[in-house]
Amino acid sequence: MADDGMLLNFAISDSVIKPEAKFKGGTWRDRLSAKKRSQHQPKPGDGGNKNHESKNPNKIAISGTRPAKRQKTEFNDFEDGGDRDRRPRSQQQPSQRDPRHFVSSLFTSNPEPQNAEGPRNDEPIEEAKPTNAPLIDGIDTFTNLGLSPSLAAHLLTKLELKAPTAIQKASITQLLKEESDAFIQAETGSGKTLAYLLPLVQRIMALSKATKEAGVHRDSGLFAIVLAPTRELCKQISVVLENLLRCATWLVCGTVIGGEKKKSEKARLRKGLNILVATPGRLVDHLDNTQVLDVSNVRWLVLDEGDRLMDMGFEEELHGIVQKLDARQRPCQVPGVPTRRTTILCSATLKMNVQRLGEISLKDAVHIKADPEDEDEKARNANKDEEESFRVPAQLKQSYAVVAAKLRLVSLTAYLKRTFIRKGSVMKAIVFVSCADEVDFLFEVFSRKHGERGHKKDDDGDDENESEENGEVKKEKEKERADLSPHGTIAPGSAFSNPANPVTLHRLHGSLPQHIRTFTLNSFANSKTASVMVCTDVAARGLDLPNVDLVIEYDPAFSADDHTHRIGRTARLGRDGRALIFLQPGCEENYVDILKRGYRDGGKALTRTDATEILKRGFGRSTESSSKNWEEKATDWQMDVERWALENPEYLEMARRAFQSHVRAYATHIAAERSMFNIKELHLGHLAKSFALRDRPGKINVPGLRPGKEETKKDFKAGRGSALGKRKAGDDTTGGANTDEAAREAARKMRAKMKEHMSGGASEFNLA
Ligand SMILES: Nc1ncnc2c1ncn2[C@@H]1O[C@H](COP(=O)(O)OP(=O)(O)OP(=O)(O)O)[C@@H](O)[C@H]1O
Repeated sequence: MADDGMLLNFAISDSVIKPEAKFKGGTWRDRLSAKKRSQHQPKPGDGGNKNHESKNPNKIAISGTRPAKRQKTEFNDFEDGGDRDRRPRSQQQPSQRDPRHFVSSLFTSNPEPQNAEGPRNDEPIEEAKPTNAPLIDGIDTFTNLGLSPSLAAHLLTKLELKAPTAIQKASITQLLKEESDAFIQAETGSGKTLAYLLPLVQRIMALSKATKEAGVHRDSGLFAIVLAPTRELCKQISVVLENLLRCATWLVCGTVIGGEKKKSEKARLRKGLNILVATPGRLVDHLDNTQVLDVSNVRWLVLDEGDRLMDMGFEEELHGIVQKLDARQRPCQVPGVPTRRTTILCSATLKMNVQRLGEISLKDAVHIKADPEDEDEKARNANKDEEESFRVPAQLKQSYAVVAAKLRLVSLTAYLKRTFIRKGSVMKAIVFVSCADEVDFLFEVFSRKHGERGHKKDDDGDDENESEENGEVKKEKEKERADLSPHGTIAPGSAFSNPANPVTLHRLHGSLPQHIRTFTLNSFANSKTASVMVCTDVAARGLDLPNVDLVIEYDPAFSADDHTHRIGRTARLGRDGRALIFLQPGCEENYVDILKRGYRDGGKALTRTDATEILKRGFGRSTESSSKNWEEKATDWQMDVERWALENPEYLEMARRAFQSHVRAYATHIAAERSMFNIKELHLGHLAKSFALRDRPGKINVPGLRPGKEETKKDFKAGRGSALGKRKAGDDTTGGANTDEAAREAARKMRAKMKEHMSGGASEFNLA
C-alpha cells in the first residue's frame, strides 16, 4: 500500500471487462503507454515489474507489482477498507490472472492551500449577541408602534409574536407616519416580511373604518401588490398575509405565481382581491391578458428581494408593470385611499445606489434600517470598500474549508457523516450547489448505499447473479423512495445516515414541476427528523424554513450578496446557526476576505475548518487517530462511487451532465468576483473526480447537446489550452480575449436563464 496515495488493486478478469475497457481514464498518451505496458507484462509468477506510477493525478495507472493476495477485480465491493471479493464464489476469478491495478489518485498531486492561517473552528470563539432577534426590553410593543389594538392583539394571541424586531420597529413607525417610498434593509431572518406587511395591512384595515356604510370588502378594489422573485417566496408571503388577515376577515389576499392553471388564477382575480402577491412574469401576463384584473386602485407596491428583482433581468418586466400601474391608476372611490402610490423595496442586500431606480420612481425613498444610530454601521459606511457588503447575523458561526478539487465529493460526504453522527445535534442542513444537474447527481450519490451497484442488466451476462441481486436492490430502493415521496425528490440519505440517526434527503431545483417543488419544500420544512436538502439558489432567498442549523455552500454563490442570502437560511430571528463554505486552493481562497466583511468585528466568528480534519472525522474513528485508516475508507468510498457511475450508463450520464453544468455555472460568477472564481484556474481533470468521473472532461460528450453548448465546450477547451500554455510560459495572469468574451456571453445567457427559473419554467442550463 502506498503511504500517501492510496493504492487499490484490481486484477481485471478478461471475462469481466472487455479489453478496451481496461484503459479508461488519463490522456490518450497515458492509455497508449498503459496498453503497451500491459502487452509487455510478465505472466503471473514471472516476478515483479517496476511500478510505473502516474504523474497525472487523474490517470488510472496499471501496474503489475502487487502481490497476489491484494488482487481484486474492478467489480469487487469494498467495505471498511477491506479487500474481500464479494461476488458469489462461483464467479470469483482465480488469483493467477494478470495482476493489473488501478491506482486511486485521490490523495496525490493535490494543491496545498496558499494560506493555512486563520482561527480554526475547534478553537473557542466568543459567543456573539444575536442581532436579528425580537426586542425583548419590554419597551417596544406592537401597540406602542402605532398598530391598531385589534391587530396587535391578534399578533400576540394568535400568532404568538410578543415584541417587534428592530427592523419592524423602524419600518412600522416610518410607514404608518409617512407616504414616502422606502427601502427596507436588514439582516436575513430579521422579520422583514412583517416589517412591510404590518403597516400595509393596518392601512388597508383602516380604510374599512373610513368607509362607514358598506365597509371595505373583497370587491372594493386591489390596493396593494407584493412582488417576489420566486414562487416559493410568494407562497410563503401569502401564508403570512393570510394569517394576518384572520383578524380582518373582510379583506382577501391571493397569489398569481405561474406554475398553476391560469384559469384558476383568473377565477380568483374575478372574485376580487385586496392584496395580491405575484411573481413579475405572471403579473405581466395577467396585466396583458386578464381583463378582470383592475389595478386602478393599487396604492402600495412592494418589491420583496428588491435587489434581486432589479438585478436579474426582471427590470424590463418591472418597468412594464410600473408603466401599466401608472397608466391605469384612477382616483379611488374608497375614502382614505392615498392619491399617490407608495413603492417599498425590501432586502437584506439592498444597495441604496441601485441604478434604474428613477424608472420606478424611488428617487426620494427613505432608507429604513434596523438601527440608524448604530455606531458600527456608521464606521462601516465610512469605509468605502465595505460599503458594498452586508452584515450577516452576528450569532451565525461561519467557517470555510479549503478543499482540493479531487477531494470535494468525499469531503462533503465526510462532513455530513460527522454532522449527523449523533441524533439531535443538527436537525436540518441545506447544501447549496450551482446547478440543477449537480443537485440530481448528488441526490443519487447520497441516497445510494455503499457497495450498491444499481445496474439493471450486465451486457456480457457474466454478472448475471449480481444483476439479479442488484435488480432487487433497485426495486427495493424505488419502493423505499416511493414511500417517502411519489415524485422521487425524497430518499434516505444513506451516505451519511447511521442506525442511530437516519437522515432524509431532499432535492430541490427550478427544473422540477411546481407541484413537486412545493411538495418537496413543504416536506423539508415540516420534517421533524434529521434532514438534508440539496438545492440550487431557488431556495437561497427569503425562504423561512424552521430548524435549519447548518448551511453548506458546496459551490460558492454566484455573488457575495447571494452568499449572504444562502447562509441567512440559518441563524434566523436570534437563533443559532452554522455555515460552511467549500473553497478550492488558489484564487478561491481570496474569498475569505469577502466572508470577513459580513461581520462587525472583522470576522471573529469566521473560522477555518481543516480539510484533512473533515475527512478524518468523517471516515476515521477519531481526530487523534494517526493511522491512515480514514484515507483508506475515503478512497474506498470514492472508488465505490466511481465504479457505480461507470457501471450504470444512466448515472454516468448524470455525472457527466452535472460536471458540464457545474463548469458552465462556474463561469457565471459576477464580474467583480471572477478573479476569485477564475475558470482558467479550475483543474478540470481533478474536478471530474468529484463527479465520480474517471474521464477527463475533454472526452465527455453529453448526448442531446443543444447548438451552442458545443461552442461553449470548445471555449472551455480553448480557455484551458490558453491557460495551460500561459502557465507553461510562466504567465497565468491573463486569459485570451475570446475566452473572456465567451465567459461573459455564457454568464449573460445563464443569468437570463436563471431569471426564467426564478419565476417560470425550466431552461436548458437548469440553474435555479
Ligand atoms: N416579532 C417577531 N417575533 C417573533 N417571530 C417573528 C417576528 N417577526 C417575524 N418573526 C418570524 O421570524 C421569521 C423570519 O421572518 P422573515 O422571513 O420575515 O425574515 P426576513 O428578514 O424577511 O428574512 P430574509 O432576509 O431571509 O428574507 C419568520 O418565521 C417569522 O414568523
